[in-house]
Amino acid sequence: MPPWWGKSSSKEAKKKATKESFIDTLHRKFKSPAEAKFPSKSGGSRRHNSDIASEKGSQSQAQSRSSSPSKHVSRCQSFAERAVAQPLPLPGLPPTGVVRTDSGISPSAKPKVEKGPKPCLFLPLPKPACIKHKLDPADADGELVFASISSECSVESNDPTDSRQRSPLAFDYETGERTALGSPPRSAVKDQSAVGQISTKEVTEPVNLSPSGHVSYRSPRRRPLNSHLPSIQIPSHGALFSAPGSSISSPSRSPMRAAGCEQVSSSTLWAGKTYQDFPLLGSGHCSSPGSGQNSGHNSMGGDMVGQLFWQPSRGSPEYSPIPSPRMTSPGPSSRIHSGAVTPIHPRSGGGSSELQTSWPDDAKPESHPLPRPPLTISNSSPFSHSNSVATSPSVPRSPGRADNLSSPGSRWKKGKLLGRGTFGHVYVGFNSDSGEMCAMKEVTLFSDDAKSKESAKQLAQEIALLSRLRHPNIVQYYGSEMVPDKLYIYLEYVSGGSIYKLLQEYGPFGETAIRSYTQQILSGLAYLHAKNTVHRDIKGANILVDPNGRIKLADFGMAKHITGQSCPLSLKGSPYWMAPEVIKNSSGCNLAVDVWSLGCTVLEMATSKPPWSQYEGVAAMFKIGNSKELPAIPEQLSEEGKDFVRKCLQREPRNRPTAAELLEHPFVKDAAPLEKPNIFPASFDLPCAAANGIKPVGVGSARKYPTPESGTLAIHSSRASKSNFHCSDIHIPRNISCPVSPIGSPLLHPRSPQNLNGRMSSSPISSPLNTSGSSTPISGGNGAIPFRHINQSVYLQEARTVPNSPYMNGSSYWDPDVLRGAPSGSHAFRELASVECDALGKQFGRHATGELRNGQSALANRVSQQLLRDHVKLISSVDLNPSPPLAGRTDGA
Ligand SMILES: Nc1ncnc2c1ncn2[C@@H]1O[C@H](COP(=O)(O)OP(=O)(O)OP(=O)(O)O)[C@@H](O)[C@H]1O
Repeated sequence: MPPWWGKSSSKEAKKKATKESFIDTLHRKFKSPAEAKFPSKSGGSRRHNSDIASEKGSQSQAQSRSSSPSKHVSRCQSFAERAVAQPLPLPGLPPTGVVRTDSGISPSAKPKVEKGPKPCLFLPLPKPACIKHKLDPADADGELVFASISSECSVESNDPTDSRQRSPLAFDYETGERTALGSPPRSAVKDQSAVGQISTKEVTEPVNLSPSGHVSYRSPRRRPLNSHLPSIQIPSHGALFSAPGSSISSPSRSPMRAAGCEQVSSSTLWAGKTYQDFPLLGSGHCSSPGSGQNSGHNSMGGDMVGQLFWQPSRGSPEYSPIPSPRMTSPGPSSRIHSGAVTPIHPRSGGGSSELQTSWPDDAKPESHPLPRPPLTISNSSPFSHSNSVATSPSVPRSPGRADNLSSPGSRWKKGKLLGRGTFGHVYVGFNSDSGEMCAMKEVTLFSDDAKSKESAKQLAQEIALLSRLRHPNIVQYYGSEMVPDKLYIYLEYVSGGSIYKLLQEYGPFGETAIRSYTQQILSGLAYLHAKNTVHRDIKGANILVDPNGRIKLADFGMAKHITGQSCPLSLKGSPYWMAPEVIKNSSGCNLAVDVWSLGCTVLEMATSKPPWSQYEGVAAMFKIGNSKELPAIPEQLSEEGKDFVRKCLQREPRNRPTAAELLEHPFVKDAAPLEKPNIFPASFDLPCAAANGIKPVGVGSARKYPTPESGTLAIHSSRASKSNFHCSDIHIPRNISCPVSPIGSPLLHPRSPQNLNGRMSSSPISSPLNTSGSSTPISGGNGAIPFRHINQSVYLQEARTVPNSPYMNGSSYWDPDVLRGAPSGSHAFRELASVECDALGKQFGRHATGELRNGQSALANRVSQQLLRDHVKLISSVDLNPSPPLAGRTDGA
């Protein structure tokens, strides 16, 4: 155990005693009327308390760092001033790009780990031997234990220590782009040794070797639940209670998982009321204060106060008190949760075969299975056993299934761990047939637990919401599916990591990058707000960046559709990014809370820290909520930038400009595109580029698009105003390029290389890479196949259905009844398909606007027709008996 551990713990204990009364006071103060009225919802927050304390957010900068002996572990110094050491591969290091050390554990950083069974530790993709081993039921327990390696196991550069040694990328502070580097920075070598030592220490400390030979990081969570989670105290109200690390999402439980390195740690909530021992299971709490992997752990929903003081797991390297002994520092995971926690279930050690069927109807997440071979379609709901990929031998395509290896139809394999969230773990998914990747969020659910049901509702809400979002700056939802005790949510894979992580690794961004990122965030927000949907957790950790500098809003676990002028405020969000009205509960929750958070995020990008990071969580909240002060705006920011921030940080929400209006702000209006030139031939790029009126622009080479038509197609919000906002004013980022990653649900937008040329395949998912000969998105296919999506403008059409003001309601698209009554499975899909077809048809065909060129309209017609055909096929090929209605969208507030 690190020498500083005990000190930190005792420190926390002392603080706990002194703060409890204070917390109680706050608890009462902040308890929303709704929550007080419905104590049943109080179960705790969906998000884990880990939030505050931890995260990466450990802002507690100077003090925290000074008290931390591990000050070299930069990843844990969330908001601390840090040297901008650039990680570069050392000469002689193994070619990490070839060696699949995707566990994220840098060989040099974690030498002792290497002594374990290397195949399972460092190979993200399953190897027969490893899989076979993992399939051994006898290893079940060991596997669960095995799941507790920290986030440092993540390869995805979430671990700065890892990146220091292995990352071949460099981050351009000014442009926000990542580029491959050929030589290491001068500071890299120096950093490595220290980091390596610390990492080794941290990692090896709790290590045990399981009987199976797996390196196990025995987390307290894996001990008998009742004895190791004594008197867990959770807020008396709020949504679900987030639990620390998830045994359920232990990668080792997945047959296909070869090298899951997860951290399972226990955390204890303390504040507010004391609850009985409560078995917790979750994945989000394992978030490290310094880990960019866990974006949401700092967030909170429900009773945030109880989560402002969170004790990190001892067994978790990620929860090292290094970043902030006070454990109240903000960070990407410092969110007050609303629910989503999958409580540890007595049966956590094994899946329940009855799970899906025993779910309450209103708790079934809407599932959007990925394409499957035609013969595997059965007349059943995706939630039914008969259609379960895990139970149906004809559908051997469950992610993580060992038999995927033997089935051409099952090619989505779970790879390396990308990060952990409250709901579960996020892995890279790889399709062996198509060569595609996606992000797989794995969530373990249990059917007979009230909190699990609540979690399921939350997930259903998130899925329902995500499945209806389609925007270049919003992470795309592909689909979801259930296996006996797990829900897999497939998302667009954004390999660059979060803004938070980039800040941790590379320091503050230059203004060019900030402008570009801000513009793109605004674009996503404008789209979202046009749908009367508020994200409620905008912050660096929830904003992903692809290698080209494309921004993707992510983590919609707290998003909410506003059905009225405003919705009841609930204390959700991340304290340091939280708008005053949320803290004060002074006015209805509206879209403006995201604008406030955006202002905080701009400051975060400029300084690596959110505003008020010098204060601990509660103090910061008081500062935000009760003072008249504005956070310091860094001098280095241009006057335009400062003005932008000031506009966002208007304490009176009504004084804040809308996202659409802000797109016209000089700070972002002429933001330079960051994307690299499109390497594809012009013919490849034509459909997409034409659709957007965009030609590839070199990185930082131009601030204006060179094509005359770009101006006509880049729709701005110049006419937008609160009183006269029109959805067509939604800004299309001018730096849009055809994403390489697939868009939308593959069910709806199967991708084919043919589509790259603007021609729709007779089989939307047909592809040279497709070996299954599938013909329809749902009736066949191996999964998502890349295609250059033509629907980058679809969101415009969708937006037309929304009211004239982003602060108004009435979007038929978002009719709550649609969601509430949306049956899961095929019906839901049909509905979605219908919406898509309609949108596309209107967008490109029937209501093609002058903004689209004739060729594009023709293409659009083909696309629309194809989708309509697919829609018909779908209806005829899938279960026409609607399953029980999808869970009504929970209020979430
Ligand atoms: N589409 C994606 N591409 C790449 N990485 C991702 C993607 N989605 C999530 N991640 C990674 O996984 C981590 C956890 O994901 P996410 O935050 O969505 O989970 P969650 O359960 O919603 O967590 P929380 O809501 O508590 O923040 C993120 O911090 C991020 O690093």
